[in-house]
Amino acid sequence: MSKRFPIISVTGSSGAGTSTVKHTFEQIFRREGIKAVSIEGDAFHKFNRADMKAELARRAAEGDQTFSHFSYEANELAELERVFREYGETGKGRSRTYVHDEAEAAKTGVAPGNFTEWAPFEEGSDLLFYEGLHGSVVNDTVDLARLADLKIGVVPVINLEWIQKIHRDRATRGYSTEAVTDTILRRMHAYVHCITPQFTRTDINFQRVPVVDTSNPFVARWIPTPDESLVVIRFRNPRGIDFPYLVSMIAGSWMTRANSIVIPGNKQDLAMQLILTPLIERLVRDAKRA
Ligand SMILES: Nc1ncnc2c1ncn2[C@@H]1O[C@H](COP(=O)(O)OP(=O)(O)OP(=O)(O)O)[C@@H](O)[C@H]1O
Ligand SMILES: O=C(CO)[C@H](O)[C@H](O)COP(=O)(O)O
Repeated sequence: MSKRFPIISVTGSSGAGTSTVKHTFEQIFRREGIKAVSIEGDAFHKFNRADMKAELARRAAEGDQTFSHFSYEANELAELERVFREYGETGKGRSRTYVHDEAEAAKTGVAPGNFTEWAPFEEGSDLLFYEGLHGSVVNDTVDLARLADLKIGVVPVINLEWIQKIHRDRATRGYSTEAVTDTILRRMHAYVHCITPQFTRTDINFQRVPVVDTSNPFVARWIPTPDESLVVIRFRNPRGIDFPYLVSMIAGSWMTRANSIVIPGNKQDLAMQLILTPLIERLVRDAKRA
């Protein structure tokens, strides 16, 4: 656990909604006057798009059908661990951007499918904010969970996650439904082995559950709206969480287990503010004291 320079990690599969959740964090940071440096998990992919394609082909030729962006070996997790450790100890570190599309290319001057150069973090930040696929990984070589002080999981039930991914990748990344379906299938092995184990280590999980029929996610015409969903919020350690306060402040919420609360989908932003603001405040206060 870093104290002097705390780290928050938000972990979710591709399309889970981690970028959307990042906006809520940004609002909290702005309101509380907290200076955060942000890093994206995609910055720590091992390969650019062309090299990834070649690596996939090479491994497939050798009979490995399980390799994907979700795999540990497709990412520089040792470098991510080094950045977490360095930030926790010194408040310094470095990151880069993986450029997904033309809009990002126009901003960065780097062609889609490539990385920008590594750049040092701005000095004088209060905390490090990570958003990506691997923020709570523990495996034979790295322990990222140990280095992050507040770990959040963003995990819609899987049909909804697929719908969100298909719609986002079609709308903003130019992929067809068939191409996204192939990607989902190719990533399934690593999804089970590298992504899901993290959600037993995260401190709080936000799981969006649609209340409309999503039986065939591959033909869904739109993403179920917040009004068409509930969110299950689960605390790994419920001690110190004021559930009566949350239930009274969030209209339509109720508790389903001693560590779980269910809220209407359109209250996710409010719930995050109520739950996360005091936790973030405490992290920053303890850090200033340390
Ligand atoms: N709570 C929500 N309600 C409705 N739509 C949502 C919600 N969260 C995410 N979405 C939608 O799901 C899609 C994917 O979300 P987002 O881009 O945040 O995913 P992501 O986890 O950041 O994906 P990646 O890591 O691949 O970039 C977007 O179209 C987004 O608008
Ligand atoms: O969302 C992703 C991982 O979270 C992307 O799939 C990954 O960053 C690479 O994208 P692409 O294959 O389109 O270059």
